[in-house]
Amino acid sequence: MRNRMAEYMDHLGESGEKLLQLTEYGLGVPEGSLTRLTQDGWHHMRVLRFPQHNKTNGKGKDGRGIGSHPDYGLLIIAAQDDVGGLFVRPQYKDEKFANWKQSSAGLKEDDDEWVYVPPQPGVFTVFPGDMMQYMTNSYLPSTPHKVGLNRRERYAFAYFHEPSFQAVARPLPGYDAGQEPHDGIHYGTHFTNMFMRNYPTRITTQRMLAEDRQRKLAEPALRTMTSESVSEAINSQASLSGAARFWSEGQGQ
Ligand SMILES: O=C(O)CCC(=O)C(=O)O
Ligand SMILES: [Fe+2]
Repeated sequence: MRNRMAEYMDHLGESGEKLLQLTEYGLGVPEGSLTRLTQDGWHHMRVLRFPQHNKTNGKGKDGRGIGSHPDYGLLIIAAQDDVGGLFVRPQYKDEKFANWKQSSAGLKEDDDEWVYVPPQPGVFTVFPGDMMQYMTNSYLPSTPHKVGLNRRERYAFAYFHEPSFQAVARPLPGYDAGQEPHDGIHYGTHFTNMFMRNYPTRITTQRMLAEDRQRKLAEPALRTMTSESVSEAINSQASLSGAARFWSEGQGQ
């Protein structure tokens, strides 16, 4: 079973890298602008079971599985069984929430714009997370989503394709509009903040508070993947024509 999960994660990791390469190409940014960050990526998976409920809805607290939230990294690749319960909501044009500044959890929970994601065999749901929103200046906004309980028990795998814990994300070339914070977002800090915010009573959170983990995260040793090292690496060997090459090779497979 362990091997199966490790294999599944490996496959998702490969898909995540391909999707990032295609995203680089689509955005017109140098090859490696995104994938440099995912070397030693903090990829992880949530294996979820939602209990059955006497009624189903995508609104309100009754029948709520997970309240509305964006996720925090680059890409979410989600698989679900045939039961259904996932809803996504496109961000409004003028809606520029910044989940790294202030929690967007629970935002517009009862809005009319939620779209049900019908389960389809063999189909994954993919959407961008907070780091992608920041790096593209909201061109690819972090997608709010939520899960409603259903009349049957539901299983889902939510895979998170993430930067390295040590990475400091910066706006991508051509998407730098002076968005805040100006000195980038340290992924490990954002991830830790999200964890502590979402699980305030967990023993891990208590331990992190007791040891002043936030201060430790600010140490240079935990910020080894800076934008300079990323852009240097890109300049030394990658180019847009490389991205085009990847694309044409991909077509032939
Ligand atoms: O159940 C799902 O389909 C998605 C779960 C989710 O949003 C999460 O774990 O963050
Ligand atoms: Fe999520």
